[in-house]
Amino acid sequence: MRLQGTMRVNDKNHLEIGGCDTVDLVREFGTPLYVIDETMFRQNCRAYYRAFTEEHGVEVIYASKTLSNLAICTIVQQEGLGLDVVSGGELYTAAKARFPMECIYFHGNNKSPEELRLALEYKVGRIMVDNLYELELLNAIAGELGAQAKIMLRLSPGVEAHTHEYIKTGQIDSKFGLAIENGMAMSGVKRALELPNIVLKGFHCHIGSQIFELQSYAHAAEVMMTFVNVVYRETGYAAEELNLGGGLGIYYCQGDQPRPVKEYADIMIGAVKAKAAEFDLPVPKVIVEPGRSISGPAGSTLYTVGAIKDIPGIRKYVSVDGGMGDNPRPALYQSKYEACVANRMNEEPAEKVSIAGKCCESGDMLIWDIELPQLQPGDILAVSSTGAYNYSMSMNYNRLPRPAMVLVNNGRADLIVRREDYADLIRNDVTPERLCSTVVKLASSR
Ligand SMILES: Cc1ncc(COP(=O)(O)O)c(C=O)c1O
Ligand SMILES: N[C@@H](CCCC[NH3+])C(=O)O
Repeated sequence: MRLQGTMRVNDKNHLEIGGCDTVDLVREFGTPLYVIDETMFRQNCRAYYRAFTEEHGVEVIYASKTLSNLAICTIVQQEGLGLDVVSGGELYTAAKARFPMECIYFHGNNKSPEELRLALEYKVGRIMVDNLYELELLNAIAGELGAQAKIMLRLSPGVEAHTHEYIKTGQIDSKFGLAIENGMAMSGVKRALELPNIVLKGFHCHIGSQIFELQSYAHAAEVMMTFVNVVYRETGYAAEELNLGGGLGIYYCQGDQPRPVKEYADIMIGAVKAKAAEFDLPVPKVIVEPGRSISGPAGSTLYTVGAIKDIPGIRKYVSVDGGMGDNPRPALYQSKYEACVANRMNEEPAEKVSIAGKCCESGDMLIWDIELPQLQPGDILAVSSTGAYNYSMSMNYNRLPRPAMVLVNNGRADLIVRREDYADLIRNDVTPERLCSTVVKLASSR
């Protein structure tokens, strides 16, 4: 496993993250355990702030769908970034973390009337309108509340990103956004300009996630600026703002070659400026929405090894005490991960094994065919690059409680999400009174 951020091997041959011995973390907090390297998370925020905000005046908003909780929202705010939320729940979390509402961008392809009302009541910075239905709905709700909704229209630029089918979003055949290609985007602009309670601030696009090909961003920027120009010539409306989404790829395993944030910024902003000059338009205020490239590499998950099943000549399955419940990405996207034996970092790989989760599901496999030192029950397995889309996509399938999360820094570990227990699992279960009375009758008749 490649050591990232503050990871190192200490003199006990244990993996250390943020100055904390992972064996001690397991002793104190149990497994599975999400470990967030605060230094790396902050460094990733700063790399964006430096390359985009300081160099180019771009606003950086962190995509909280990748990893959101009160502590993370607080750190993001301290680092000077805004926030992209995609549901009432993410918005509520940000509000409870006292995130400044004017720095929040509210996304979603099917926001409910209640979510739109909440966004207007909270006075979020921008509502990212995804479709014509939402545009009308928002206008009506804003009218009821006597508010003006500041919006950006999400467009589908028709740019194909080279990534997994389920995580690309910018192509015409997508549930997200108004397509430029078929005229829906232009209809949306004209309607937005007519509606009395809507203030159109600009346009948004997001071409996909886990992208290494920076040219795709330049291409998207060019398509969007061309649209800005067409709109200006046709309606006289000059977009003030252009949000070009997120999606920068990170290192998960050998072969992944993340591009520097600075290069990404320079290529993207270069393309926006070149097009603005070509069309003789003012350069709009640019916004970017990185998620994975901030939170992803800053997270690791610790598991305890349990049952080991060797099928001679076929495969050796090593089961851990988590799996698709805390990391559904391998099951959903065939995502690849690296791992190491955190309590025996000095040992060389000795055998090829496959790491299985504990769900009642054959597809619950975390890693296929990985070379590791010989594993024994009780060993601690660390999986890297799990900071994004792991905790945020976790689930209670098989009624497995979700893991705890600790923030580590400088030898200190703070619990930032407590481990769910069995009582949490039945917290929302309601026994109908009818059944209750039957149960009582049955009990008393025994
Ligand atoms: C609209 C939007 N913005 C930003 C992001 C963040 O993307 P990533 O985590 O790949 O940076 C996503 C997720 O793909 C998204 O859908
Ligand atoms: N959840 C996806 C990314 C989805 C992007 C959301 N727009 C992943 O884990 O890679």
